[in-house]
Amino acid sequence: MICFPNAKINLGLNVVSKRPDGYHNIETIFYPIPVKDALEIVGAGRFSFTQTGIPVDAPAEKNLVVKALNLLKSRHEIPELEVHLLKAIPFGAGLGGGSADAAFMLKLVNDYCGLHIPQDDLEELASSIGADCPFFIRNRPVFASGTGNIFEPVELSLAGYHLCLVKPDVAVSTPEAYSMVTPEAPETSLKEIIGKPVEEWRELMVNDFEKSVFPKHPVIAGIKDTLYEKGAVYASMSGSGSSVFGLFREATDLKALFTGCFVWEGQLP
Ligand SMILES: C[C@](O)(CO)[C@H](O)COP(=O)(O)OP(=O)(O)OC[C@H]1O[C@@H](n2ccc(N)nc2=O)[C@H](O)[C@@H]1O
Ligand SMILES: Nc1ncnc2c1ncn2[C@@H]1O[C@H](COP(=O)(O)OP(=O)(O)OP(=O)(O)O)[C@@H](O)[C@H]1O
Repeated sequence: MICFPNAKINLGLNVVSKRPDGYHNIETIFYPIPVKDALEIVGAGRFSFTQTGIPVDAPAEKNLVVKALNLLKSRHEIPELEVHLLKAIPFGAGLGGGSADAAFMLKLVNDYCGLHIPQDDLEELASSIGADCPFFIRNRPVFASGTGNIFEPVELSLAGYHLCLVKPDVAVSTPEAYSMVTPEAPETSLKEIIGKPVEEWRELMVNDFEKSVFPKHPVIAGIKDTLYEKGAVYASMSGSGSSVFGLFREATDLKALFTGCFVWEGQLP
């Protein structure tokens, strides 16, 4: 069985408060995008994990795909599987790629083994793997609060917009990015802002991580400026970075401007 874990972007991100457990309460819109890995499982005599594409800098047992499988194995009878991950979503990017792989693994094994674990329980399992992970169980646009694990569906479609996604050769550490932000409740809720035309988002919608990440990594700020110069209706860093996305009305061909970067351009479904 095969599936194609996709990335997400954050449309706005407010770091609202610090929690006693060290994590932060946030408010963000998670929006799925069609930048995808491929994840395959095959019934086998014994377990194996192989990985191709962008090399993941973690040993097999630390790969989030294997973590997700082991989590299910600790609760259910799971036959031995050969697992293969083809990595195409850059990591350290704010795109949630590793979390997507883990969430899709939970769903894939749930289906393959007929475990019938309901969505709420899958989300709960996913939240023990990573803050971004539960979103990918439902994988539809949501307003997220809490640590990013409390969801309200939003009526939002960016279908037809052209996305230009750029990840420079810089990785931003998520814990470090959180430690550099001064939490503050937003003046206007993101739920209200995304109800307004996309043309107005530039003036209204912020990613709180940009304030501290941009001075440290000017190259990321420069990518956002370039996307606006080239006509983006809205541009922002995603999550804690380092990727930046632009939404355009017309198809883009901007690869040549971003040498040395991962660039993905395409229309949103
Ligand atoms: C920045 C976002 O990508 C926005 O969607 C997420 O909040 C980060 O999600 P993630 O990478 O899945 O994060 P995790 O792997 O669970 O956590 C990494 C580290 O980020 C910090 N962290 C994460 C999420 C959160 N709401 N508050 C935090 O303070 C914690 O220091 C944690 O140890
Ligand atoms: N399947 C996987 N895909 C990507 N990274 C993985 C995976 N499994 C484990 N990792 C580890 O997680 C690290 C990337 O996590 P990180 O949270 O920075 O990236 P991300 O998946 O892009 O998510 P984020 O949106 O939080 O940036 C990698 O450096 C790697 O060591």
